[in-house]
Amino acid sequence: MNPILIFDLDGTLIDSAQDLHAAACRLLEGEGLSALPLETIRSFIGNGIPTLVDRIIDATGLQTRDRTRLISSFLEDYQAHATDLTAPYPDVEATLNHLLQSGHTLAICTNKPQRPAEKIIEDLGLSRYFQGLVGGDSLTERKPDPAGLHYLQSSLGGGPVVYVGDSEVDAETAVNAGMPFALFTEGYRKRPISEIPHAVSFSSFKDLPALAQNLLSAPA
Ligand SMILES: O=C(O)COP(=O)(O)O
Ligand SMILES: [Mg+2]
Repeated sequence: MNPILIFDLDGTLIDSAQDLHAAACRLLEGEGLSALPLETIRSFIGNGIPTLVDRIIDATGLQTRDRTRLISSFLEDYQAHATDLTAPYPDVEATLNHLLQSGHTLAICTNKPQRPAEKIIEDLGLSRYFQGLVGGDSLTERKPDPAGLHYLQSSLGGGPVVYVGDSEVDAETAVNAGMPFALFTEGYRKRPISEIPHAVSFSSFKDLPALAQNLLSAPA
């Protein structure tokens, strides 16, 4: 059984906040409203695009507009521009390559809908590293429900798993799944590192292989 590393996407493998912000600004402009700051949109990321749009609606008084229309128009626009300003964090690709070469199976469990998530990793040249991807709309439940992590673990051979993410939602998902959590500290978390349950934390992807090795070889 190969050891498995499952990664969150936004704020973990990729810094996607600028494209989500740009799509939010275009949505607001189309509705005749002024933009929201990047930090505000960054703080709305983590529970999927429908929730991000709900948070935009709440912040701007868009409640009178059709929510379903706003979500689909956001999604259509974002899908077309998802990698205009988005890039992997430093050393992500070299680390994925190293992990793959050293016998790990790699997958993604994100709350971003599956279609834009797949397009982003394809456009950024990362899709060849991953053998599975669960998005926020792939199953009936999304994070912090542990279903995505359990699904990936069993479909990828049932080996030991470390979940790697950047947010409170990811930490909660790992707790719910009973899996060790590696916290990337440079993403979109809202609380201090000490308030987020984690087995290990790291700020540089160069440090991840050694940390994962320790977690994967520790007795369950
Ligand atoms: O789309 C989101 O809000 C969050 O996506 P993530 O789960 O990859 O961080
Ligand atoms: Mg994230």
